[in-house]
Amino acid sequence: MNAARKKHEDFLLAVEGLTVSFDGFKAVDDLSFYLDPKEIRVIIGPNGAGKTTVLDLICGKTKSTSGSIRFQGKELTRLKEHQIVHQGVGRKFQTPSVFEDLTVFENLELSYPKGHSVVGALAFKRDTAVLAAVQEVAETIFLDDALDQPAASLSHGQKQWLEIGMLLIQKPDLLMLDEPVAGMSVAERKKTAELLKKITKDHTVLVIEHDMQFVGDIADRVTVMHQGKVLSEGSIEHVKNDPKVVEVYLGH
Ligand SMILES: Nc1ncnc2c1ncn2[C@@H]1O[C@H](COP(=O)(O)OP(=O)(O)OP(=O)(O)O)[C@@H](O)[C@H]1O
Repeated sequence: MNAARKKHEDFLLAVEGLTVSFDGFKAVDDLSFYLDPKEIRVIIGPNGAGKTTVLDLICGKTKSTSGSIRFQGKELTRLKEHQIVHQGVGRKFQTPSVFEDLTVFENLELSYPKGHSVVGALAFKRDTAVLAAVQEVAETIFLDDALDQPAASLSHGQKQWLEIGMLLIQKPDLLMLDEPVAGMSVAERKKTAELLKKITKDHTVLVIEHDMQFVGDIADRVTVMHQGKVLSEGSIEHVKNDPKVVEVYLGH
């Protein structure tokens, strides 16, 4: 990819010169990277590199000190968190936050975006649309046989999938996931890779991950962060063989 040759509108997300200072410490320091529509990008880097802070900045949880985040051509840095969600950015945090007492169906139904006029025939149409959306998402996240089970009865991995489903049902254009396979079994990791590959038909995915096997399985491109900056970027093979990356990882 040559960022210079493309216009901002060609990217789903263009992050440029992004910086945030916490009491003078730059957790993210003049960071630039670009996401193409429908790609899976993985951000890796040693502890404290600034990975989570980047996701916090994109979703509006943390406000930048300077720089820009353009999403589908629109500047996000001045928007509030809910406005950024409305633009089509979904974020999943590390710990699952599903409603344990509700069933899988109810968790998904609750997450379906609320319409404005829900009366009479419209309400009926909406019900059909919700049912179809819940069924479609449940199949994608391997939980179509578990729709009536309370979320509390699911395995840790299934809860993570359910939470991804609760984002998918809102149809975000960009889905951001922070260590989605942490605590998962090998089999669950494989299925999660399958799940992410399935959803990039309709979504762009930005993932933070430490498990290099998993990174190799899913990433179209990898961005390596170190001390708030981009250290290296490219295919998994490219970054693995980049002497700068090797030095940072061996040094830690
Ligand atoms: N709100 C904050 N106030 C002060 N310092 C912060 C804040 N958020 C993050 N930091 C600091 O910024 C640096 C980057 O943190 P961040 O969590 O983004 O790193 P990371 O790459 O996600 O690390 P890890 O892999 O350990 O999760 C760390 O030194 C952290 O202590």
